[in-house]
Amino acid sequence: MDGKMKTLTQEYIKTLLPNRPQDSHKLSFGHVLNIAGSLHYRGAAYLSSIAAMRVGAGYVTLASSPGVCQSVSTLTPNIVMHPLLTRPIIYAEINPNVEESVSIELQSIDTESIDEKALLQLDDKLKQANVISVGSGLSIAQSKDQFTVTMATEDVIAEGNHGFFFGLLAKLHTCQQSVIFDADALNFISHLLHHSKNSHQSIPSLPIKSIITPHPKELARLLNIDVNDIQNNRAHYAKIAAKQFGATVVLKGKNSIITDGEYTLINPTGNSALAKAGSGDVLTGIISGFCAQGVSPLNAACLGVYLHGLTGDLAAKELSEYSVLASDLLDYIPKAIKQLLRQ
Ligand SMILES: NC(=O)C1=CN([C@@H]2O[C@H](COP(=O)(O)OP(=O)(O)OC[C@H]3O[C@@H](n4cnc5c(N)ncnc54)[C@H](O)[C@@H]3O)[C@@H](O)[C@H]2O)[C@@H](O)CC1
Ligand SMILES: Nc1ncnc2c1ncn2[C@@H]1O[C@H](COP(=O)(O)OP(=O)(O)O)[C@@H](O)[C@H]1O
Repeated sequence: MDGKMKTLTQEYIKTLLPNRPQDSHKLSFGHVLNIAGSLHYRGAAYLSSIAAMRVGAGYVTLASSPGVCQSVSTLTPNIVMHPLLTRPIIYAEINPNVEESVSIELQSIDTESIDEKALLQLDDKLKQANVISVGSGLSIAQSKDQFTVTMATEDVIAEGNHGFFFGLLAKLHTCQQSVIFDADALNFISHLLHHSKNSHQSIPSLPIKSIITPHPKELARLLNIDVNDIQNNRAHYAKIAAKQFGATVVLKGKNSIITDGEYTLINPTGNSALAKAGSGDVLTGIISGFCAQGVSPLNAACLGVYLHGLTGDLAAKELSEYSVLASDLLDYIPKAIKQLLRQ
């Protein structure tokens, strides 16, 4: 590949598919540690974990709150669960009908926010995994709509998974494996860079083999510019982000852009069937599954984006662009891989 922007072709993509030696076992095909899911976004943890296995990863561990792990394990027996410590929130409720001296009742509610102590639970897993994906559905703050009354503890609720994520970023900083940052991991980084009280402090740089997978709004948040500017000059801003974050960038949307700052590719596959909640979580799983099998970050991003789009094309042919669900994509991944292999 030279330095100009090229359109991905099926012939080229086929050459990126990792081998499947017969003299192998599950760990020959890699171990994904997927840090994903939250109270509101359990599906994202499921979709990203299963997609990684569907493209050939040998082992996927899902690290999340016990509630998310429980939900995902009822949906599939294929994922290994690593429930993380959460912190219940104590909040005070004022009963306006009762005199103030007796009106405060302490209650606890489980928002499934991950405790910073859970970072210790990840040490071994971070060593065992050969790729880490973080952020799909990992809500950075728990929304307040679940709480009838919140008062002194508002800060705690707004803080959500921030403390955990900040500690995780510091741990990942020296990580040699591929690390994929998706969705709320990106929103968290944007928050730290542009909105946090401590935004003057530098955040740890991303690991050396990072992939970031923003949709246009997420990239707009990361670069702190308007989303229309991004859409009017997608390749330019994707390259700026690649250089700024030292990462391979997948700028999602129709004709996704993939760039490491030097090489820039544009994807021809996919259709409006993919414009459905959860399809980005499937993409994250696909890319992490290929990284697990030893594919380099740039090649895994190209292969993943092309295959994800092809999966959407095959699914739409049978189900229509209207009716494809993100979970349907999981069933069409094998058909897309077979098409690549036939070619
Ligand atoms: N089943 C699940 O559990 C799901 C969980 N999800 C999780 O939900 C969390 C929030 O993600 P969201 O992306 O919904 O919320 P965001 O607030 O990050 O993004 C939504 C905003 O981005 C804009 N946007 C998105 N794609 C765009 C495009 N191609 N061009 C221009 N603007 C665009 C939208 O207009 C909207 O304003 C993430 O953690 C994500 O992983 C979602 O993936 C949906 C499914
Ligand atoms: N109209 C479209 N044509 C092609 N691909 C699309 C289209 N709409 C969405 N996609 C793809 O679907 C995925 C959507 O991801 P994302 O925006 O993160 O959604 P979610 O967070 O709901 O999963 C991306 O890979 C994007 O490129």
